[in-house]
Amino acid sequence: MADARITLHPDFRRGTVDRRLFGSFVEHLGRAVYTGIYEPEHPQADEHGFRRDVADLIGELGVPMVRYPGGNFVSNYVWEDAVGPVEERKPFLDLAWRTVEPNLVGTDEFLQWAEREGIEPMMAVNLGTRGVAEAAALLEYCNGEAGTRWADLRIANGRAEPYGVKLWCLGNEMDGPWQIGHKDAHEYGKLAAEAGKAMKLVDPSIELVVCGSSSMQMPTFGEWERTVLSYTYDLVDHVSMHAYYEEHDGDRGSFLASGTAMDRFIDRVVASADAVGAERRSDKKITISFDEWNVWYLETRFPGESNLPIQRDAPRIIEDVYSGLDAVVVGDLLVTLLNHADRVPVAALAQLVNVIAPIMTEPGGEAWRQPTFHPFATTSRLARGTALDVRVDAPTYTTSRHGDAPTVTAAATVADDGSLGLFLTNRTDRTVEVDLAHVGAALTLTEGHRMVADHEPAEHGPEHAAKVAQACWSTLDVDDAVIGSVAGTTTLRLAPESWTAFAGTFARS
Ligand SMILES: O=[N+]([O-])c1ccc(O[C@@H]2O[C@@H](CO)[C@H](O)[C@H]2O)cc1
Repeated sequence: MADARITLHPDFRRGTVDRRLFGSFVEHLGRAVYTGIYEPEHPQADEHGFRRDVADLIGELGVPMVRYPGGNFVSNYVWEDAVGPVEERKPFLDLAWRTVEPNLVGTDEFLQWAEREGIEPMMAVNLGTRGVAEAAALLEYCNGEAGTRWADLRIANGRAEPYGVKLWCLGNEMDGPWQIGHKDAHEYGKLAAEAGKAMKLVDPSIELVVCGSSSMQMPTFGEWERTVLSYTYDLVDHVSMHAYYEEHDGDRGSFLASGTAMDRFIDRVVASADAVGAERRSDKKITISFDEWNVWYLETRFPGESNLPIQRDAPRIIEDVYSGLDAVVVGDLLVTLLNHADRVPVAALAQLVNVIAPIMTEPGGEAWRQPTFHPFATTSRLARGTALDVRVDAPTYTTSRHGDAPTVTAAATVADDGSLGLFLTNRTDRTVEVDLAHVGAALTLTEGHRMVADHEPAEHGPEHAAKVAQACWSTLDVDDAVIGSVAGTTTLRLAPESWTAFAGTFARS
């Protein structure tokens, strides 16, 4: 008897996998921008001052979309201070991270970098210290045609063509007491509705994201979504979700079940949004922009924003170093996101470079991959087409933080040409056997990759990251991972505390 049974069929489909599900996030925070993506003095800097080595790693990571410029940073950002001649720009004290922002990179630099790298930008407007006029002005600056004040300013600053930015966040985490200009749900709902209305008058083709809760633990969770959507339902396309997970006191079982917590969080936000729609008798479905998610040792390693001293010159803030275990959890969180592809078209791994990031750099030095890089890059590469409605029949185990959770999770995608991506997590500390039921001759596995958890403390630096990759990340011999195929059922072996991805083909019969 196998330990778990997974039923998948190419005709049982959950929804199209939007490429924007593999988005990420660059905030003016710590070294994400300065000495992260941008470092004019670096030997690998291009003519615009952006690091080529970092951009190449971003390409390898498979990130099609990047959210910018925050995060908490956006809630006191004055975007006008960071456009026009660089030598005339004034430094600004960002209160979110208590850091002097030099304004060397602003809207034009970011959008032009994204365009050169083939990355879709997702922009956020400041609804903390600013309002409707500034949001509409920024959109006009980005997307307007010649002949109006803000579009003409963009043209005067050297950019004739509109950028055509499609995705816009109406502020950031406005439910969080830490947010500069924090608001209650009614204040924010009304402001978001007015800002969104003005923005859609500037450019009706944009998609709007309204702020949901900063986490499922927020005391206002649920009520916040209901109230905010009651003001904005007909106007916005997506509601945001943010979630960070970490290991507490060596409780690996709970940490490995983070994907189950994320799964329930998504179900609850979908239920809240659909309840507002049902009351309005609306046929419209609000979808989710899961625009901040990751492993972040927020409670156990981060001192809190208000305890940060005022700093300048791109300080090292929240540069979490990840382990193989963290990478298994990131892989499993991606399994959850894929299983909600029907309602989650947009997501952003928070963040991209140096700050809780899959890519790290040293100023003037190397850029390297953290362990979390590998499951993300592999999922972005292999998860194409349609997410299947995968049925997993696995025993559950009891966790102290998330109650009962399945021991094995799985997601699968099939593209039009029949190519398959299959992603599985074994959350137990022993090898398990998994039956893929009824797949018959239609399923062929050709490529496999595996991340296993480790027990060593993580250390900063490229040498340690390479050591973890060597020990934890491997390309599989598919014949070793497949125990056999009998009567249409293929049986797989999954290593303890592991995340595994397969590529192959899955023909329609
Ligand atoms: O739960 N919290 O205490 C908490 C605190 C800060 C917080 O900030 C979010 O995470 C930051 C880093 O990605 C982004 O700038 C912000 O949007 C998200 C959650």
